[in-house]
Amino acid sequence: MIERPIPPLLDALLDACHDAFIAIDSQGNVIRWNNMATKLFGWHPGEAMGRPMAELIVPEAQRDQHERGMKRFQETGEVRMLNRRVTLQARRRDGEIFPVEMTVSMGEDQGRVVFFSFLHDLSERRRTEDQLLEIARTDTLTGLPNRRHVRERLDAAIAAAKRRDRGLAVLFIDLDQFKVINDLQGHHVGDMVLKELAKRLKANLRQNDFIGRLGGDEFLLLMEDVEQDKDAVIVADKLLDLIAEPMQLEPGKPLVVTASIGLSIYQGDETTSDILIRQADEAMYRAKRDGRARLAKWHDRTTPASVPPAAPRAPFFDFMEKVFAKPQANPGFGAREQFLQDALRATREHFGMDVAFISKFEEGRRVFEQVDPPVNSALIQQGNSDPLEETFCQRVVDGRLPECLPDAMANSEASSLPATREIPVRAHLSVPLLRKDGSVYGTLCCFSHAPDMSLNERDVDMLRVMSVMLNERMS
Ligand SMILES: Nc1nc2c(ncn2[C@@H]2O[C@H](COP(=O)(O)OP(=O)(O)OP(=O)(O)O)[C@@H](O)[C@H]2O)c(=O)[nH]1
Repeated sequence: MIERPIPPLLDALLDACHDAFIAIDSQGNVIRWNNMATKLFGWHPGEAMGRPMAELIVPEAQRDQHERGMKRFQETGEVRMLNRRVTLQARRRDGEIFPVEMTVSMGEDQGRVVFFSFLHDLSERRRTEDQLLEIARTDTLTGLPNRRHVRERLDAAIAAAKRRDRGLAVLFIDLDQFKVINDLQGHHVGDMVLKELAKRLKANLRQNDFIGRLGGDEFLLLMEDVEQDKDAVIVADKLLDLIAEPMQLEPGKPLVVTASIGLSIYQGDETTSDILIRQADEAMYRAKRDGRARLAKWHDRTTPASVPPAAPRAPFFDFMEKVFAKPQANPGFGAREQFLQDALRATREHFGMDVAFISKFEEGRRVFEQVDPPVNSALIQQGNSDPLEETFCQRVVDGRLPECLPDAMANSEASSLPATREIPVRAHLSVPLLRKDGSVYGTLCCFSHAPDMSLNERDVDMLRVMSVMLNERMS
């Protein structure tokens, strides 16, 4: 059949075939090469005929194996791949390696053995499979790897940690009071928060980190080659700050979101991905119980002394919810006053301050719109008689005083103000209140008579969010 001219019908049939057809003799040299073989591999029949097939289509990495198979046949007559569909890599003329499905059959021609094979290009199918797999492993909202992908990656990381005797850490990240964002600002804002968070986390990944979304407001960060717990703690602390940076999702509406993080560390042989995730999840819940916006380590459970004491401050969103989740009262004067009073009380309690107030700037003077506690006559008398220039509020707006001052008495600018000395003000937080056009019309402030060294910029961000929401509700 092979060395005689092929009858035109058979010739036509093979050339019409959608798969490549290659026949070789018992030495491995090509004795038939159809049109599809030319299309698939790039060699014309004139170039292919008589040459070893291995040179034309077998990738270099597989040539030894191919040669061994041919040799085995020549010595023993055994052919392992016969009449089976096998998937293997092939090589095009330009060097590209691609997957094919191949079936090999054996025949006889004039007393000599010939092998013939059909080869089907799997590249397109593989691409589609890869795309489907990618879709199945990706979270559609954030584009991050989803729970399934995280699990696969964690399994692989545990196997590698075992093999190489290296460390592995898992951070379980859960947003705080995310439901409140959905409830107060709408699901679309919640979605934007999740996307912005994913963007931040991705942008801050280190080479050996892997981040995925487990679902809802839960994310998991996997850190390979972590040698000491403290390395993971440093990363977690950075993440807490990164997440809490105000988000500008809609113009003029900064939003502060915090997260609780649980850390678990690969402990050796028996650890599985289920165990690591469960431990990190348990630690995360402890972080929630301890006041949210913090890290808890799973392995600290047995050493309670090393767990940091619970922060006295209530979680930010509890505080926001207290103020804004109530049904909106009628916009009558009394209702407005009551709302402001409630908002100031919640602010004062949240930051652990003695007084909270809204002051307005009118014709060079400061006028109190509202003060909590409501009867604070010293402050009201003192404040209302101050020329604006001499007030703490105006100096914050001018930038002469910072918005966060843990101890006003330790600051010469602040302590030189008569009001600061007379009232007497120590810890102080203050943010400007802005009209829609961006001009300042007053401030939202709170202070205590005792210093509070734990006040920081994050508190200012939260107060600023509070001021924006107050503006929205009141305008
Ligand atoms: N916008 C949005 N919300 C989601 C999505 N998936 C889950 N959620 C919501 O996320 C919220 C998750 O709330 P929880 O984790 O139970 O509780 P939390 O309000 O975050 O409170 P703590 O975790 O206790 O701090 C629920 O209200 C879900 O409806 C999503 O894809 N988009």
